[in-house]
Amino acid sequence: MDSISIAISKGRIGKEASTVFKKIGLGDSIDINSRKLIFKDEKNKINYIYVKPLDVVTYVQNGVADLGVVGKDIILEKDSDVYEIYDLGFGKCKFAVAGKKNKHTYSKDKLLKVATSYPNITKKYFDKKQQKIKIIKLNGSVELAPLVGLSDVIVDLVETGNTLKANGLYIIEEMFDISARLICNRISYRFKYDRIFNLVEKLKELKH
Ligand SMILES: Nc1ncnc2c1ncn2[C@@H]1O[C@H](COP(=O)(O)OP(=O)(O)OP(=O)(O)O)[C@@H](O)[C@H]1O
Ligand SMILES: O=P(O)(O)OC[C@H]1O[C@H](OP(=O)(O)OP(=O)(O)O)[C@H](O)[C@@H]1O
Repeated sequence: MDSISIAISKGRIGKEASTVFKKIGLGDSIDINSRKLIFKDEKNKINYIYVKPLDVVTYVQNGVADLGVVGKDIILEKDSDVYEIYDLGFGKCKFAVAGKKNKHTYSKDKLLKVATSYPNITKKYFDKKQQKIKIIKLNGSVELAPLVGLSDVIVDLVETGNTLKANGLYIIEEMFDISARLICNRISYRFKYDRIFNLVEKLKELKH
């Protein structure tokens, strides 16, 4: 049996991924509460590596990991050459443009200041609308930006809407839905197809 390595995003996605792998009998070695970064499952010949979301794609792209579990937001933001092979169905949220008013408050003849942690997704979205923007890249707490006058609007993930509500912000436009995905290195997909296929089958059974 080929051994495979799987990169898992730390944080929200990692927590759910660990539960899912345990449910299909392949995750006993994963302990997200430890400080370990590699979890070896000798019996099933799986090595899990536990890394930051954006780095999951890097490890898979470079073939250090055959597979990765990461949010669709990260895949879209980090234009890469990996296969997206399965929608895991957890980590559901959506991208939205939000601001202090719940209606379109911007126009094409005026530069729009947009705060976000996702500059590539934001640029692509507004380019399509032919809206000129200035991107203000932040690393978190993006909702603060319009409140203190750093930006006109934000582009960010919304799940329950609690963060927007708590800060007096409204959704202006919903952009698209996000969930966790299984990604695969292109070469691994060819050479370790059977193992990868089996894993996906097990994940599918869990969903039904
Ligand atoms: N409400 C949510 N807010 C943000 N991300 C969510 C939410 N629900 C699900 N997700 C998914 O979880 C991922 C982010 O997880 P988490 O917030 O733990 O990481 P992070 O803190 O953004 O990462 P980093 O440590 O790099 O800052 C996103 O990429 C997204 O796919
Ligand atoms: O709609 P909600 O359920 O409130 O979730 C959305 C919020 O969660 C995320 O932030 P996170 O908790 O990751 O903190 P951050 O701002 O530091 O990224 C995201 O960036 C939103 O701020």
